[in-house]
Amino acid sequence: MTPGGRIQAAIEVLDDIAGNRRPASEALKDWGRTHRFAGAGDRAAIGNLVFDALRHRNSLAARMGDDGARALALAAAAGMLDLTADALDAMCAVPHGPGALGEAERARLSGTPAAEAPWIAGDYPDWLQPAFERVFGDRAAEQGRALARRAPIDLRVNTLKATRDKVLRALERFGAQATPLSPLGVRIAPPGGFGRSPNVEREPGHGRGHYEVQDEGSQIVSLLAGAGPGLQVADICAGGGGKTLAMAAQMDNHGQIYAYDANMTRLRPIFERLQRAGVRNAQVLGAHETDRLEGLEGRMDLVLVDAPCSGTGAWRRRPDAKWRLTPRAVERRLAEQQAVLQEACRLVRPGGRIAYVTCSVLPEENGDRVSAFLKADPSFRLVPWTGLWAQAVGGEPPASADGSEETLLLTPADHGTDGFFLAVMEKQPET
Ligand SMILES: C[S@@+](CC[C@H](N)C(=O)[O-])C[C@H]1O[C@@H](n2cnc3c(N)ncnc32)[C@H](O)[C@@H]1O
Repeated sequence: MTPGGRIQAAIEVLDDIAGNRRPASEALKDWGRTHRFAGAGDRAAIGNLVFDALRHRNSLAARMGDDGARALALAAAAGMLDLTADALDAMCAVPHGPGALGEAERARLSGTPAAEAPWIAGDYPDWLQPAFERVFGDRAAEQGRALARRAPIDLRVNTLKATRDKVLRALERFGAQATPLSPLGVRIAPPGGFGRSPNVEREPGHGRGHYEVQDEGSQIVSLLAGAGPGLQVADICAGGGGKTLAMAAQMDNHGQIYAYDANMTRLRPIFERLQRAGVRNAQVLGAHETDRLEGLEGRMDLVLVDAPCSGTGAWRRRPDAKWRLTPRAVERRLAEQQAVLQEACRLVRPGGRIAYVTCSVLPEENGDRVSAFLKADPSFRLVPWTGLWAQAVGGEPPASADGSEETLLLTPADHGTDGFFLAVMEKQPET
């Protein structure tokens, strides 16, 4: 396909996403199915254009004075390929392309964008401005802009089977580098322009269980949660098992880790992943096995609550999700967070800990939730994250993005990770 043909395809996919309110990945898959002539390179390029248009929807629409699919795709292409209006026009005025630029489009693309409100410059929904301002103050636009960038591929080295050096060597041809914060992380930078990311899950090292795809932020909160050999650990929102696997590796197959999730479908991939990783101390509890969960009451040294949340911290990876998020959906997540924290409270032993994690940057789901929990149950106290960092990660801890010394907020702007929040709370021993 010509570059112009790719831009036209991106316009069609963006129309489908907006018109039918569907996830971008589904719309892209359908487009691929009905356009068999497009090769893997074309599909990747169209995906990049669509995702970049969605990442920067507010600022691109403001620049073009139009939030339609054509305006977004043209502005995204100009930005991503660093094109002048003339060069973009030449690219578009081809058979199967979107057609020559109009006068207004040329003028918009050539002009300097006006000063913008933080939610436009930062490309986040305007209704989230109060939350962004509360947590980030006058850095809201900067934090939003970083959440709108393309994300790298981060891998966590599975210390049960490999070392970081070994994984770095195996993935050298992809430009793999050690991550700056996690001692277990390997990073492959995102591609520029129409480029394609390598499929690291097709590599032999992945098949052998040497590494798993996991954002560096997720690795760090898993480390700080404090799982270790000999402990009794429950991961009660285990999902596909990303953090279960990370904690199991820290436990070095000593002690017991129980992985539970209310949704069996989400839990499904965990069996194969545990096996590949060489984990032998995990028990998976399905939603129908709440009796087994009850059997753990008051016995756990550590309960990880990787809570259902708005996912605002993961917008780099799912840029369409930010425009689908609604205040009602956030409200629902808040209720779920409360329910799951209460469950954790039942399982933890006196002297044990709850590690509460979200991939959200919204204070309602993070600090507010923790404050409400601590107020309702004064038998818990916060364990400051800076001390945990010294034990589990080592080196000088960075500052939390919200300035807190007690709970940690990681963000792409400040830490180069996805947005993650962690609060560790200890239940006072009985006297
Ligand atoms: C953020 S995801 C977990 C991701 C996973 N821990 C990982 O690292 O790959 C949150 C999970 O919580 C689960 N969940 C929601 N409400 C729950 C509840 N009341 N009890 C247990 N799991 C729940 C959801 O099914 C979802 O899989």
